[in-house]
Amino acid sequence: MFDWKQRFQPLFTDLESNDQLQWADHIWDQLYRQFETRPHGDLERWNDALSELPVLHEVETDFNAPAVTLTTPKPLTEGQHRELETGLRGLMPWRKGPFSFFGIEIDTEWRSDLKWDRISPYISDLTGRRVLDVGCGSGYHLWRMAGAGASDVIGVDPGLLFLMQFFSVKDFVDAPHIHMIPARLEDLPPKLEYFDTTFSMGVLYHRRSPLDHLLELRDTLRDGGELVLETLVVDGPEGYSLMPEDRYGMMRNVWFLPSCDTLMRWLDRTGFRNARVVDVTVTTAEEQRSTDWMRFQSLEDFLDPNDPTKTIEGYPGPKRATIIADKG
Ligand SMILES: Nc1ncnc2c1ncn2[C@@H]1O[C@H](C[S@+](CC[C@H]([NH3+])C(=O)[O-])CC(=O)[O-])[C@@H](O)[C@H]1O
Repeated sequence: MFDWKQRFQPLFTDLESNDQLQWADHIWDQLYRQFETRPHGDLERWNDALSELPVLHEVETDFNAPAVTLTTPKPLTEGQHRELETGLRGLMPWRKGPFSFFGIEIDTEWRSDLKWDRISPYISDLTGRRVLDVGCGSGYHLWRMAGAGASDVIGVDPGLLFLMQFFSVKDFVDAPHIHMIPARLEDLPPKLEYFDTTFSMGVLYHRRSPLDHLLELRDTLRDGGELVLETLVVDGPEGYSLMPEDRYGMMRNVWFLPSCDTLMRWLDRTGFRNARVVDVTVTTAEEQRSTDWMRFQSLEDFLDPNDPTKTIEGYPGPKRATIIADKG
């Protein structure tokens, strides 16, 4: 049985020691609802996969390499290797990574390291900072943020398979201040005003109300804190944004793709200052593709086969911008 109370105990211990008692109560209620009243149908299967993973000692980590890497001084036995592979395969599909588990390389659908390389040169030094990653997926970037020196790292994402993938790393390492909460940003207590840096990468276009998302992000930050926002954009003048008729690149739940200038205006109107576009990159199959660990369709199937600059629906192909801004 997935024992959520035991699983999240370290989070509550950490929140209590930081005097975040109201926050702890609110999150407890969310988790109770999530796991007691409507548990996900695959949860026990994923939990069984997690239980397959071998217990290993003297684990060493490298969170500054492209693949989040776990090693031991002694090579794994054949039996341990088999358990590891079975457990990790049971947590497929792996979308965000890559990871290297004791010699097993998980080549994920997304090379999330490429996004980190594009963004990390421009952000404030994370050393000693409290960091929130909204829409953290498998938690890949949480480990990179810890590697960059963040003292406290919290990720939120409603995806429960992502949570189990996060635990598959966390269970091997001593990381008392790195947590993932299976919730949406909107489900956290309002007005946290707690974090030094908040990341929102790949989430804004999933929000029907992008301005509310920006306001909620702002409320997570202390005064002067930094927002790192990464989202799909389109070419166009200030004021322009694309709302797809239905799907965009076969993705459901895509609402607004603004131009960069429109996004700057949105940030200004929602109380951010000193916003700057630090990167604009077209997404290619180098960054997003099917792999042995994610065998479903991927980017190449989502683009027009006769014109790969367009999505299969005829919209401009995916282009992502990163904007950094300060809470005003
Ligand atoms: N309201 C919400 N609150 C929190 N999470 C959400 C919400 N809505 C969606 N998500 C989550 O945001 C993530 C977006 S993926 C980016 C991953 C990573 N950041 C990356 O940049 O590689 C991009 C994509 O799949 O389009 C998913 O894991 C959702 O569950």
